[in-house]
Amino acid sequence: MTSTSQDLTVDVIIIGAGPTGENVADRAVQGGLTAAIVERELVGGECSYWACMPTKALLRDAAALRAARALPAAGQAVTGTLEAAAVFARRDEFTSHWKDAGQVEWLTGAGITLIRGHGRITGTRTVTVTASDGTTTDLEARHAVVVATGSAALIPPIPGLEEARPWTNREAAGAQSVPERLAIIGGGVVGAEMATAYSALGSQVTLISRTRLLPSVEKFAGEQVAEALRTYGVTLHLDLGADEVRRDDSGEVHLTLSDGTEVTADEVLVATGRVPSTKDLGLEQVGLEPGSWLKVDDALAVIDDNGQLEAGWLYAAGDVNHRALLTHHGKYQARALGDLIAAKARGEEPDLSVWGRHAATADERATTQVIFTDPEVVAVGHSAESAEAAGIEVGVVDYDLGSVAGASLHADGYHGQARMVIDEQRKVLVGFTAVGPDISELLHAATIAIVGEVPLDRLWHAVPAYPTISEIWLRLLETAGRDR
Ligand SMILES: Cc1cc2nc3c(=O)[nH]c(=O)nc-3n(C[C@H](O)[C@H](O)[C@H](O)COP(=O)(O)OP(=O)(O)OC[C@H]3O[C@@H](n4cnc5c(N)ncnc54)[C@H](O)[C@@H]3O)c2cc1C
Ligand SMILES: NC(=O)c1ccc[n+]([C@@H]2O[C@H](COP(=O)([O-])OP(=O)(O)OC[C@H]3O[C@@H](n4cnc5c(N)ncnc54)[C@H](O)[C@@H]3O)[C@@H](O)[C@H]2O)c1
Repeated sequence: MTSTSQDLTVDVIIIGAGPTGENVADRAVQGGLTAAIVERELVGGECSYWACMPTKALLRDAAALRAARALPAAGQAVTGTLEAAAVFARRDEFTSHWKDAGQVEWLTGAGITLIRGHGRITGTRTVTVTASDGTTTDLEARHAVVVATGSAALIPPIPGLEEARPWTNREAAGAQSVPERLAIIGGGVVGAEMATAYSALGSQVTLISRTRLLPSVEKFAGEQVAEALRTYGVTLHLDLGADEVRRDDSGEVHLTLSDGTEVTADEVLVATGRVPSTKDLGLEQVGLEPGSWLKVDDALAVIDDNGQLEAGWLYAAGDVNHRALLTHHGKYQARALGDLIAAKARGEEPDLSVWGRHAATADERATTQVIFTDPEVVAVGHSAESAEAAGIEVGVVDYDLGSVAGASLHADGYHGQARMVIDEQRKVLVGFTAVGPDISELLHAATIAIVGEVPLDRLWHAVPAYPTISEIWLRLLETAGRDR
């Protein structure tokens, strides 16, 4: 194939048009710079087509049905089961049928140049993009190159697994039929959410995890989700690995677990974490190891063990820097970084102070997450364990969410728990975790309390309306005691 080459010089080159890359480009352009974004698949990235959006669409109908069934009269009015085809059809709308015309239109409207193809760093501030027809475009940046190439599913080296053609998040998010039996390896967020979705869609789900369920959040939250999954008929094998996987000629998948248990399924989903999309990115050109997560400093400039690389023209944001593998944190970093690059281009000193305009302080102090299981889990900032590990003088306050008036009105038999983690020296909240049905919107109040470093005695004046689930705040404060 002949390859032709074109040249383009812009202020900023962004490799990867996921949610992070799109936002870096947008902020840089809003700051008066020119930007080119490079994308080898679909503009919108993993989140739009194979992660956040389709998986939440798969979960939403089941959540609405469960909410209705938790009330006697509404429950009686709801008959029948979920029609998988209708759930998939709504999911397909949310992925725009895996077409990115809408997002490309947004990019164009925002004044960002899109170059389709695979981007590779070739030298200082230079990137070459190879399109699917072999055509190449050589790009040069006046100010910065941003790597926002995200991550992909990690396939652990379990004998037979790769040959068994496992599902990754892509097949789970994009499925057009429901496997009768689904085995899931991994009990993190993807595993727990997909066990929730597919069991509601009618699969017989078996989940295997080396750790407890949801090891990244407070233990009580994972335990309540595990208990609920069992009531939905999901079989959990926790603290166990899969030693071997085999797909036989009939298409059945057989898993041998480390305690000798045999599991048979029609599909096996691997949900054991992520690897950075940095393998074929030209990292060796700047002295970095291909395939590695990109370490960054406070300005999100790529660093190696000796410090910043070549005067800080290379930056990394989103999943690829491994700070917080979440869309909203990638976008948060992107806003800070786009503004920082524009400020530096104007000759201004970036504000990297704690909570400063160009600092991504929340990545360290207030990472937020909603896990869309049933019950849902919300978490921000520290768990009791991580606060202790960070050397904070920790106070832990727990309250039963089911005894809040708003929660008992919301659903019969409402079950849940909330925990606040207090810095006893500063008398402020440093962490909040809750588990319970329909609590995702509870998270932001906690986030504001943590980011605003609102003193506990001032929080008493934030009066939650009666009778809402938010009254959990009052109960937690009462349990903590006003003279604490
Ligand atoms: C199943 C699942 C569900 C999730 N649900 C949620 C959720 O509900 N909420 C949440 O906050 N997070 C969720 N996440 C995490 C979220 O998907 C990621 O944090 C987010 O997609 C990261 O965005 P990003 O822009 O950094 O990377 P990505 O979305 O991965 O985008 C990177 C882009 O770069 C492109 N690219 C890579 N290499 C190159 C190259 N060399 N040249 C050109 N282009 C390249 C890719 O094609 C891709 O489009 C979920 C993840 C999974 C797996
Ligand atoms: N709602 C959300 O915000 C959301 C939803 C999905 C994913 N995500 C993000 O995507 C990222 C990836 O999620 P994930 O669930 O793939 O990874 P994870 O790191 O959260 O969990 C991986 C799980 O797999 C287990 N595991 C690893 N190797 C194993 C093995 N060989 N055998 C058995 N178990 C094994 C681990 O013990 C852990 O429980 C996370 O960082 C998460 O934040 C977020």
